[in-house]
Amino acid sequence: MELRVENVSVARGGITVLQGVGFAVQPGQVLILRGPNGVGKTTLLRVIAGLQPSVAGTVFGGGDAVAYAAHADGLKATLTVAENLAFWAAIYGTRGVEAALVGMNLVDLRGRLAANLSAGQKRRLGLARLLVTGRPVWVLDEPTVSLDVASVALFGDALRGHLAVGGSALIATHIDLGVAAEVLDLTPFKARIGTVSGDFDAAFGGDFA
Ligand SMILES: Nc1ncnc2c1ncn2[C@@H]1O[C@H](COP(=O)(O)OP(=O)(O)OP(=O)(O)O)[C@@H](O)[C@H]1O
Repeated sequence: MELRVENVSVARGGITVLQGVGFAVQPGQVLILRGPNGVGKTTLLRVIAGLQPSVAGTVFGGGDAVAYAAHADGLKATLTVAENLAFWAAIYGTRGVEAALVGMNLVDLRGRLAANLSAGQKRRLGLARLLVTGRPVWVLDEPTVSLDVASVALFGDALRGHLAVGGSALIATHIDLGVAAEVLDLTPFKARIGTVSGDFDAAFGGDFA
């Protein structure tokens, strides 16, 4: 499924941060989002994943097609590694927990409570969750934070496997994932200072047009 973003503007805290963003990501393709801290990468990814509305523009192929992974790993602390994955497999109606455990090197940790995992192990579990969603479009916010070199390589393998079966990925990252990818720098889409979103405008009486 194609992910297409047309003329999208996004806001955080009532302030528009990016304006007029447009791109498409085809099956089998990775698009890396770049740009300085605070430019709006996280905000744009949240809009594409359907977690918050855009201020303007349209996202095609987002929402239900998307598996989103970000800083909060969405793990259940009181469940084991395997139970966490089984939980997500049940939510998404998929199988493949074993393949996900192998894929992110979690087999030996399968019985450990998520609460007791190290930061990198938690991140590996968060990424293993992607493998059980069965969703075609991965939207990932700094997926390799806390990962050691070997784990980054494992993630690269998982990503290549996802692409090979027609998946795609949109990834905000500052590091080289070792996977062929297009790169989009968001700096040119930075909103003018003082651009205020419609919600904020309405809330403050419309003096901010
Ligand atoms: N809850 C919030 N309320 C108000 N402003 C916010 C909020 N969250 C983020 N912002 C601001 O919105 C802007 C965009 O933030 P965002 O997290 O999307 O940037 P980013 O490009 O992902 O940054 P980084 O590379 O540091 O992760 C930043 O200026 C940030 O300070």
